[in-house]
Amino acid sequence: MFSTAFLDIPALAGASGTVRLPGSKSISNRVLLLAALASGTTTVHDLLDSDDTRVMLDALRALGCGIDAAGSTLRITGIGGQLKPGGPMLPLFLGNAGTAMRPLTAALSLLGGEFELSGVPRMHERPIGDLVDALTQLGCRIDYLGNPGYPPLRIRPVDHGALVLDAPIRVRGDVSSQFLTALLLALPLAARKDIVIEVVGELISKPYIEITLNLLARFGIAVQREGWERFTIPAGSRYSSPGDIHVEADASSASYFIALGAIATGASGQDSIRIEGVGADSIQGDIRFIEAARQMGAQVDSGPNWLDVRRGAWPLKAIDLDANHIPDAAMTLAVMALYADGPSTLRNIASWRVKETDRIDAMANELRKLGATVDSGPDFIRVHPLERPGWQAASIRTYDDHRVAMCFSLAAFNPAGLPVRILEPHCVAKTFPDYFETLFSVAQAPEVPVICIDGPTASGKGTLAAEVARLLGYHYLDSGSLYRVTGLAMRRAGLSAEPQHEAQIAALAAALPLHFTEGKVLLAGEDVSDEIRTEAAGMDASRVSTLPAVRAALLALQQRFRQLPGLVADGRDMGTVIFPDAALKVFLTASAAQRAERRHKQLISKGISTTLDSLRSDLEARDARDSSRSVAPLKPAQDARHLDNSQLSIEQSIDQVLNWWQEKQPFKPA
Ligand SMILES: Nc1ncnc2c1ncn2[C@@H]1O[C@H](COP(=O)(O)OP(=O)(O)OP(=O)(O)O)[C@@H](O)[C@H]1O
Ligand SMILES: Nc1ccn([C@H]2C[C@H](O)[C@@H](COP(=O)(O)O)O2)c(=O)n1
Repeated sequence: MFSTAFLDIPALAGASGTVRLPGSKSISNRVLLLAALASGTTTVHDLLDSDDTRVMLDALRALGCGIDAAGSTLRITGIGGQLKPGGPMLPLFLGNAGTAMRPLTAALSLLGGEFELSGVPRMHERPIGDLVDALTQLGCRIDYLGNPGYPPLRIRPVDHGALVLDAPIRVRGDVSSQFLTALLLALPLAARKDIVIEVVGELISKPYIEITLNLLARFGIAVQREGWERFTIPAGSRYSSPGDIHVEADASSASYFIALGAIATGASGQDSIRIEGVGADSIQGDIRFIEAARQMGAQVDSGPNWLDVRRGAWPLKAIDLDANHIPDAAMTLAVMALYADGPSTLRNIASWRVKETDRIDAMANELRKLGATVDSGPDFIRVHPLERPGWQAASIRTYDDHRVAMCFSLAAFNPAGLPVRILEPHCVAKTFPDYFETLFSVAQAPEVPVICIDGPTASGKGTLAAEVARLLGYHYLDSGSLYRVTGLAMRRAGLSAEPQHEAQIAALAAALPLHFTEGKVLLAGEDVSDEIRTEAAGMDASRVSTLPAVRAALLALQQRFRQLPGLVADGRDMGTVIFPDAALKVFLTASAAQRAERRHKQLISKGISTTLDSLRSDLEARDARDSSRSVAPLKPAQDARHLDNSQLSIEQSIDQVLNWWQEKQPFKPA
């Protein structure tokens, strides 16, 4: 996951390949609650691991469920519909997870304990009054701890004998279908008689109710439905675990990759995006996004648990759609509309206003930043397409809303070749923590940005480059480590850095069984991180690096580090030879005295004793060799910015490089 303050997505030109998507959030949290209320153990396969499922799991653990995770499988032992009596008041924090807050409010109101349910500030702005009213009609005891109608809530123990089960329970269906889902999931706890729920107002997001009914049936509860207005939970209903249950991949998450297939062509101009884990026969309502994507021109094939999407009509065809049945996935259509042949209108989407953020306003604001003309009203949004000259490079605010972050990544396919900056990209953790990594695994960029930091030994290149890479979410190449490992391999093979061994050392370099993992360097699985960091290893590296065949053998390996979303590379010839087209080249220096002192401190802190004088003469000898060799000598690239950090702290050097980088970016302020 990208935990950076922002993520710059370079202009993307194509996409093709296969993605496997994480489990559905809606199915995951429903299954978890049902398994928790059932008796016995349920093994849940392919559960979504995200912020929203984590808060649900924490709550269920606090209620006394046994939870045992192994890879993508989770075993949950339920409480059999009963809490241990006499427990203390339980405070439960539910983040911004509506799929946890609403169903847990209903279930806990009927379970009998005392609870306080709270969430992030936005959760305290998301309405829950209609659900609380329905539960209160029944006899549940729920108080508002802040604003009436909104979390946080205090739930007090209920007297089951006093529950009013004779009259139908009335609940509004036109604000959020989660209120009805919450009642359907929880009311079997009280079903000593038939319980009838009547929906007031036109029920929105019906497909989500279908998921609820489908999963209740898997857990042994056969709800009777009359239209979308009346639901009966039969007397004597009891949750019974199905044993094993599989969670489909998230159909809402699939929307971004369906859109990707519709917008982008592969390198050969005809490849497709294959999505694994969900097919057109999914039980999730958002799978009907496929119909909308087809209407816009996408070619979608499907089989059991897979979809295959490729570009059909281009530009996409504008649509006018009642998107009430796919409220979450429809946000993706709003960005696809930028690539259409006329204005597209999404109607009947008032529920967008009470989601993670006011999504109608959020989408309109951010689409306008890209240059689009957008009209919006209480329950609709109309997006006009953008012509090539109209596109602007924008910093997209994400409003702590995962879907805003994910759907705006599609703007990186703009014909103007502009990058897109996504602020706070970590908000995707709500449902799809590795969204951007998954996108980058199939996307192709004409130009992956590179920042090169070259300079003499101990100037601080590695420290600076690694930190700049971390702050930008870029990959990091420590090219010196490749020469150091080659030097080590040479020693172990009994060779020396002489011309007569050049071909053999180059052959070793070309086939290094090298892996970089968690800051460690592994050679054929052996951790050689410390061994290659000694001064002697540095000297060996400097010697092998003078051999042209060795440098040639390492060229392609270094260039393979250039991957989306970008790369920071440090060494001696990053800017001159390996990445001559890098967008920013820095030549980092410091006085020999300063460098010797820094290296001295560094070695002393590792418990290696040495003298300043010997370090300084070694360092000067290494600089002389690195600068005077015939191939790719250490020298600044012609277009490099020079940074002498003798008098700068590490933080000041980082700030300087980041400032230079920002100066090159086209983004308008957020
Ligand atoms: N601006 C700075 N001010 C003070 N100390 C620094 C600065 N930059 C780096 N250092 C320290 O100097 C030491 C050497 O830095 P680093 O290992 O990053 O250098 P390098 O140029 O990558 O060296 P090499 O080429 O040998 O790999 C480290 O202990 C680091 O913390
Ligand atoms: N791009 C590079 C990187 C390194 N080398 C050589 C020369 C250095 O003395 C040696 C060790 O590098 P360090 O880990 O100290 O950065 O490797 C090179 O020639 N080209």
